[in-house]
Amino acid sequence: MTCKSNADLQIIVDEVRSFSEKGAVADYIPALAKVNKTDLSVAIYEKNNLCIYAGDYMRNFTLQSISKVLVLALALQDRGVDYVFDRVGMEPTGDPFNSISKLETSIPSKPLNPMINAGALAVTNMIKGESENERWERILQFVSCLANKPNVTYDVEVANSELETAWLNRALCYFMKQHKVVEGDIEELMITYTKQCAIEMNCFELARIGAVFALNGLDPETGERLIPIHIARICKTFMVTCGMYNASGEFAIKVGIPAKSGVSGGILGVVPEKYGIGIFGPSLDEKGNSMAGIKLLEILAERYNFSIF
Ligand SMILES: NC(=O)CC[C@H](N)C(=O)O
Repeated sequence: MTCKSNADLQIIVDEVRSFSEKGAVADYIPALAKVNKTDLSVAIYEKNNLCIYAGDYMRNFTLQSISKVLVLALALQDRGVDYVFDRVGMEPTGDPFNSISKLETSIPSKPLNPMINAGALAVTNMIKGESENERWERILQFVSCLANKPNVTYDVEVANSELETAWLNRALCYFMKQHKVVEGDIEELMITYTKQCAIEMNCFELARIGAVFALNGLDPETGERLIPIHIARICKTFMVTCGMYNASGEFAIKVGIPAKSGVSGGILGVVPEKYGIGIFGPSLDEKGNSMAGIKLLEILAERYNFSIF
């Protein structure tokens, strides 16, 4: 059981909000900096739209790196497991999410995993479609299905802001093109990637996506299969080993659930067989994870025994 009411959950949110003050909002994508640092909202989705909320849970935010796990699920369906993992590894890294260093030293020369920027860019490059627009529409449609939000949109200002400043991500792409990990036009890939990172939704919709993973790929309302079971399992495993960047080990000990964070301050959490969790708290720690969001999950995990270990 989790908190029985919104009021229970709100008490915990109020308890951890002060942790936001110690962190900082991401500003390397200039448009991301336009948020209130102490915002904090959460939704816990059980099934059949049974959900409890706290904070400003209707507020939209962009998925950023959370999109990596969703696009991975689509790429694995498009290309199959062997194709994807011929080009992207399965190992966690102690390096920051945007690090370039291991690309040169890894043998074979491929990104260590799909949750760091290099790996995610390579995965976005695998999405099937005849044009940038067709690939993008397929990503949007897939995310719409998971969130049960017919018209998922993206924040154009955030996407453009990243597109105008993402020199390091471009460098990762060109390096990978040299090593045949990615193919095609790099600017087109950057457009799709920055749009996917700028997909926007609120905590409730994110929590619903978490519930799909919690149910091993089944729609929590209709029971329809949205993600093949073996792919849902691969995604959850990456969330455990790499989902919180180079803080994944500590998070596994302190919280112990599959989760994926983004520099917008979002966290997607999955309590297997039980709940999906969506959190938004834009003040980040030095590794790029939501400070108050992590604290909130630590408290919930302890109180309600979330850990899978
Ligand atoms: N950690 C993140 O959320 C990073 C996503 C961001 N769009 C980037 O590529 O830098």
